[in-house]
Amino acid sequence: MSPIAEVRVTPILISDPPLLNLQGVHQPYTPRTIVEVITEDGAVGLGETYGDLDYLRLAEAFAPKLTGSALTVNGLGPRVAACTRQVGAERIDNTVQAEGLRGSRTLAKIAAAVTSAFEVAIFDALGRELGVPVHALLGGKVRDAVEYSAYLFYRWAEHPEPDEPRDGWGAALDPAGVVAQAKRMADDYGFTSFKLKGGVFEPAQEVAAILALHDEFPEQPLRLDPNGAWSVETSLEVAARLDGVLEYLEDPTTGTANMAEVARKSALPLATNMCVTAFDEIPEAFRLDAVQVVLSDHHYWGGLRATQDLAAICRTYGVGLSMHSNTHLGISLAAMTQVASTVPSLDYACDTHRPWQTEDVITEPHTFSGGLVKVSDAPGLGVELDRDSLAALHQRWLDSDVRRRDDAAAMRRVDPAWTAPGFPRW
Ligand SMILES: O=C([O-])[C@@H](O)[C@@H](O)[C@H](O)[C@@H](O)C(=O)[O-]
Ligand SMILES: [Mg+2]
Repeated sequence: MSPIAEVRVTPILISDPPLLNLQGVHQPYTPRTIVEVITEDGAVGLGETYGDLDYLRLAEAFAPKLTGSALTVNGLGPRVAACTRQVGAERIDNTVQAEGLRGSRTLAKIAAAVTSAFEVAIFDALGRELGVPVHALLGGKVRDAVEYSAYLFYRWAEHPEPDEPRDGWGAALDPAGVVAQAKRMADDYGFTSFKLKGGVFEPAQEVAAILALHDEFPEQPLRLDPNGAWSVETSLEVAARLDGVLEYLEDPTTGTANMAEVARKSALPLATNMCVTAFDEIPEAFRLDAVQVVLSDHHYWGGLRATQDLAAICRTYGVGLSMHSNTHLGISLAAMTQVASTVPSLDYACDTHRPWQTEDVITEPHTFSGGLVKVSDAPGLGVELDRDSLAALHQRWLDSDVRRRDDAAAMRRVDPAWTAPGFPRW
């Protein structure tokens, strides 16, 4: 194995459809960061993570420190975290509201998300040098394909400006629209479980959408995720209404104490990618039995091995494990699939936004068949960088002033009075 000769960090802007959530609506373009770790022998390892400026600046600050290092992932997290002071990231707003859809924001969480891209890129480079897939470096796969769930969104047909990206999916703003979207997801990708992003309309309308999905797909697992929008009382009403219909209810309410109260009074399992998104949030949440399913996400938790650590902790405490997704491209999907293939206790279909993306930076974007993505046995992650596409998406970043995802600002273009709602919205 040769040492690292060069590290490249490239910010890009990718087009994104007008998907609605509690905070507002997705912007026409959203940032991602692409990492390349190049070894002296010429292997190129790829990683992908959030592209908001705080993440990008930290990745840029850390990248040169890797040059000359061995291809090792041990100790990476603290080395990245040590750079946070250098980029002045202490000024960030640590509140729940600041991050909106993923619980409270901390410097450590930003560092973990940046670490994940370098860890994945190092594993990819290592796999290419050794001629083995990443899953082999993680102990080996226990399945040949990973199941994903259709990620349904209320959405507009188009962004407000005529020259902004369009995707032909059409609007989904009521139960019939959600069912039509689900049918197309099932037809095009073969998904057999469905998650609806909620927190957009009054709970009664979102309950109606889930019941309409249940009528259409009576045997299929369903999930609803309002990103913590509801009070404890509202959460309990929805949970009672959807008991026996949902496989789990995701983040109905905000905060571990509120989740614990809902969990205590309801039979429905609660899942989260908001109140447990870092290791130091686990003890209290598990002690209170606030969540029955944790959504792993290698970006949140600091990488692929951290995801395996999380799986071991969940297994120990009898807590289920699923997988969260945010807007992402094929490098992240490859990494998600590799790690998911190694975790025996990953019992739920994983979330993915990937069907919503019309662009990618890999030469052969993944295909879903029967809702499954095949686990690659090719060296590393098994994907190749599309350099023309990377260059074009980077040029878009250079030409634009979008430097972070801001769903509330995107909503204000249509509704100037909009502010991200306080808790609880309902
Ligand atoms: O893309 C979105 O609008 C989602 O709401 C995303 O940002 C969340 O992080 C996520 O998918 C979730 O499960 O909460
Ligand atoms: Mg969620």
